[in-house]
Amino acid sequence: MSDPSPAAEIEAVAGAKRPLNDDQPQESKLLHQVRVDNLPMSDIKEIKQFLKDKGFQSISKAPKWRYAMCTFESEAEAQQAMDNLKDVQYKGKLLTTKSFTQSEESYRDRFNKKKKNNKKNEPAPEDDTRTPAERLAFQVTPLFNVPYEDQLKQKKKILMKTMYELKKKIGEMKDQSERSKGQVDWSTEPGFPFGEMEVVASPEVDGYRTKCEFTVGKDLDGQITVGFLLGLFRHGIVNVLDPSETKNVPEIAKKIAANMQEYIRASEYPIYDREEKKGVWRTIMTKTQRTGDVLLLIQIKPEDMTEEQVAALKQDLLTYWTSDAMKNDKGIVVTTLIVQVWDGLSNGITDRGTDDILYGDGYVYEELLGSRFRLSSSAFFQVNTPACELLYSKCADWCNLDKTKRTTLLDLCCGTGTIGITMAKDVERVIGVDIVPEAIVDARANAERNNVTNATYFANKVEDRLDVLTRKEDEEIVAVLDPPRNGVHASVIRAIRESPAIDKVIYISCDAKQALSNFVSLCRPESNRFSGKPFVPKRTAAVDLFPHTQHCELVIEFERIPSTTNDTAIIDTTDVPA
Ligand SMILES: C[S@@+](CC[C@H](N)C(=O)[O-])C[C@H]1O[C@@H](n2cnc3c(N)ncnc32)[C@H](O)[C@@H]1O
Repeated sequence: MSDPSPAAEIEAVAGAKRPLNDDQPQESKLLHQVRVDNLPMSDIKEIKQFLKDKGFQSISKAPKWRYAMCTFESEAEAQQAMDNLKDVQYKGKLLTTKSFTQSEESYRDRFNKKKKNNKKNEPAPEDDTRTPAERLAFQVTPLFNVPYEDQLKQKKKILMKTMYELKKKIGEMKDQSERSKGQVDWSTEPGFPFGEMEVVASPEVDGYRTKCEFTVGKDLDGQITVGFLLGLFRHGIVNVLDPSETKNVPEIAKKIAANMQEYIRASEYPIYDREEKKGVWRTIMTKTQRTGDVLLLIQIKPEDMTEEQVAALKQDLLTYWTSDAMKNDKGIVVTTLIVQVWDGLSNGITDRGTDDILYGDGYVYEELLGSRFRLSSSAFFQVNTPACELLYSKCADWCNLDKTKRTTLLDLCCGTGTIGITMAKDVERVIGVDIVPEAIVDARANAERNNVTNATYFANKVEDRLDVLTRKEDEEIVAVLDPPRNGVHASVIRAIRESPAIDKVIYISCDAKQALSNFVSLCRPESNRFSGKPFVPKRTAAVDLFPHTQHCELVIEFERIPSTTNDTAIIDTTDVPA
């Protein structure tokens, strides 16, 4: 049933299966938590002492909470403390307890999310009078009730603030050593070298997300539901709400979730219980492209099932999703169906699971600016196709490619190669680098599919590859850097600065705040740690790929300050393998 070829291709590049991302979580330490309910809101100090005396540890209790959360090193300690509280009352109320086990990493994720929510002035759970659907909307699409024009204004304001911050930070580090004199004058002069920020709206405002991940759980009435988790698991919330009212989810993905829900409700196998860590149905992922291609990945944990049962279940899923009734009556044409087996603790689709391609070739295809791309289930690909075209057009425009010159385009953090391939015809050569071997396999296949013969790809860290990218004598090198949300390690920026051949960097960021330290490292004056002439931000634009959310893509054109010496003479690319 499965097609082994994608995995074999990846092994040819990588040698062996490896994590998708450098920052991909490994199995982390388990935290054992107990929630104690029926406590008063006040008397925090007394309550903590009372619980401590009963054997509770690491106690969190906020004034608004009618509960306390306690964390233990071991399950046995948690159980002992719960036993100590059996039939115990506090100020006339019988206390109840509930235990949870979760990985330290998912605890941290949830904690960070909570901090973000607090910034959005979300009401405390106790004071929350919103309907469940409204709560979900605020969680997934926090700007859903803000007119779109105002959303864009808000985003621009936030991004401009980051640019001011960059100017301020660089201004504060004005180093007057001989070497760096005059390198950052722009930061203390009035005005901005990058001028007014252009804001590009998304052509589609609703239903634009091509990739969606839905959890299998129970709604507030206890009905099996495929949708989004309605709050923080850390607060004991495990309820899931269907995505029917979620603005950025496309109709086709909503229909798939509804049909999967119907299937699971009729299934003999239980859904996965996040507290008990038991059950079969976990998560589904959809990739629904503009080409009409539909990938459905269904994640299960078949720990108590026999091999025969798993095989029969896969066969049944195949029949269900590829039936004529599904195509003709329900209008859902799945082009790739994958079942992922995942026994681990972390929730969500993971590249550490085992995938079985039940139908199709394991990919979906998408068209961007006249090129066609093949995407595997784990590959990164922008989720808003028409807005992505505007983003890449802007990027190409700002690269100022001169067809009369020999230009090399460095597509740094190239993923499946989209940026370089859409610009390949305008340059002499494209060099793409990405840390994920799967992405490089896709990038090579995409280049071939689009008859691009001047692109070379490397499955490496950018910082390990740049040292061999020096330029030929009459060559111009432009770098496009499109890193993950939190930017790149400082060593990548150092490598760019130390490559005198790179005069221009187009930096694309989906989280400007997190990427700010990268911007600062590109622009700061020369020093022992950051050698190589700094860059100056020349132009900025915001392209809204994520309507109804607070995210937005920021594009900055950084230009190298002019060279005073002939420092561009380290010239040789012959050592770059083809
Ligand atoms: C936001 S995605 C961009 C992908 C691609 N440019 C696109 O638009 O489809 C970021 C990419 O950076 C890659 N990445 C992260 N850290 C890296 C590093 N140190 N060196 C090379 N690639 C890295 C990730 O694997 C991911 O494919």
